[in-house]
Amino acid sequence: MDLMANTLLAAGASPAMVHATEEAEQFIQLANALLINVGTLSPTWVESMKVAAHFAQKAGKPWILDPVGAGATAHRLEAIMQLMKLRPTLVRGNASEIMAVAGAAGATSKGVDSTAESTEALEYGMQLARTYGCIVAISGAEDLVTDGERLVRVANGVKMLQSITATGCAVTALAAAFVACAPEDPLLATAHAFAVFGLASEVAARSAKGPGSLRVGLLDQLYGLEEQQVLSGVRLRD
Ligand SMILES: Nc1ncnc2c1ncn2[C@@H]1O[C@H](COP(=O)(O)OP(=O)(O)OP(=O)(O)O)[C@@H](O)[C@H]1O
Ligand SMILES: Cc1ncsc1CCO
Ligand SMILES: [Mg+2]
Repeated sequence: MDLMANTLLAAGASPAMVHATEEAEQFIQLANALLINVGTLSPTWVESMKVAAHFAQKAGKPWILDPVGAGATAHRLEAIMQLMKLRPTLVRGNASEIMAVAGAAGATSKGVDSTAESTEALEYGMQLARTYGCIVAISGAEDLVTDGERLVRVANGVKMLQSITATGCAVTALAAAFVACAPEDPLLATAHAFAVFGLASEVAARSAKGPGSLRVGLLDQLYGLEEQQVLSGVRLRD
């Protein structure tokens, strides 16, 4: 939650972390997007997630799902599939998570970490996007963003991001902010969020000594990225 909120603030967005069911409806009115991250599930939180997704839908606001650890346990997958029924605008996970949500037989994971490459999950991700009419984003060495027909590949990023917890959660949060700014094209908004996040990590990695300083540098770079750096540094392809 710390990294997600600070990623959003560094990028100029305005996060609020809300768990109480009682607050869901009013917060949705204030927000331009809702992000639901199932990282630390508990029965009461699952209930408030469903209520919040329902209100976002009712208010016509984009809502984004991060299916953390889908497939690690049956309970987690069940909660995630119930949320999927409430039609998220975007689902972002690592390859193992997307394969589990898509119902891939024998999908494996290492808890909340992936045991597969994003490209291995591509067909599952495209099918998932078609089934639920949503955007699906699969993070990895190459990030893949699809609506089931179109596909955008993002090459920005550094491998050491895998050694900082919640960088996947943080890039989903950034995608939620980008989708809030461009709700008419959530696919391109998401792809650009990945590119900007990855680019910031590349610049930060040049002077990082390890994951600790990379984490700090990533926030600094997200805060300070210049337009020209973004225009020349993003690596997106169809
Ligand atoms: N091998 C890699 N090379 C470059 N960038 C990578 C690589 N693997 C992941 N990334 C980047 O790291 C970030 C986190 O992606 P990852 O797939 O590790 O998410 P995750 O497993 O959901 O993370 P977490 O659960 O810690 O939030 C993304 O921005 C992704 O583009
Ligand atoms: C480590 C961890 N455990 C639950 S959520 C989370 C953050 C990365 O997904
Ligand atoms: Mg990870």
